[in-house]
Amino acid sequence: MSGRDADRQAAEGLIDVSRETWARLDALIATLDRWQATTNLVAPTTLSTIWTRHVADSAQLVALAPPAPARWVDLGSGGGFPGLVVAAMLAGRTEVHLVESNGKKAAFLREAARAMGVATTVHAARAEQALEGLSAEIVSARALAPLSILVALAEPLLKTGAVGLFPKGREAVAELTETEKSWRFNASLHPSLTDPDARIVRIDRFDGRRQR
Ligand SMILES: C[S@@+](CC[C@H](N)C(=O)[O-])C[C@H]1O[C@@H](n2cnc3c(N)ncnc32)[C@H](O)[C@@H]1O
Repeated sequence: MSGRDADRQAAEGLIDVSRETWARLDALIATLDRWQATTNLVAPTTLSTIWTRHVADSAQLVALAPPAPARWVDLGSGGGFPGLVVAAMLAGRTEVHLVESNGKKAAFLREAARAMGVATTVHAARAEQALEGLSAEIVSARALAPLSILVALAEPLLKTGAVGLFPKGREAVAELTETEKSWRFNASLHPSLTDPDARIVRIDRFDGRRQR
């Protein structure tokens, strides 16, 4: 068995989804493999462990989301993590919006969504511009920026009631402490299924900026 096949099998132990969802995820990875030759969608060193490192790592967010969200917005989606994995898992139930400032990556996201057979809205724009007039139950962002910047970027959605889901590495607690100096919200930290040092920061009951 190749390293990639063994990694997919390991991911099967972490993600409990339907056969149809696996087919959509296979279409995502096949498209990513094709585009990766010309567009740097994920770090090349992570290609052999793409199923655990990126797909399963993204999929675990769905369990932390309120049930049946009508709309999910992912900021800085890059190679589709977590946005397109979420779209595969919640297909037909949740409207997924992907915000990606890099035009080539946004084109990849559109093509991958087509190949997967999922309806998504791709905003080829910076998060600072794309969120005006949008509301959502969930906002996520992975490997985009420190938490304090993510909260500022996601503010238009958080302040109208969205739950924030932000995967973080070993620096999660320090980033959360720093962010709490400027913003009021309720936060919880959740262990990652794919990395013992990582945490997922879940933000709800957002109450805006602290008075100076
Ligand atoms: C390090 S990559 C992470 C991609 C993906 N979320 C992941 O976890 O693999 C960050 C992505 O965010 C995009 N990006 C950076 N700043 C952005 C902004 N202000 N608004 C939207 N996308 C942004 C970059 O083009 C890049 O694709």
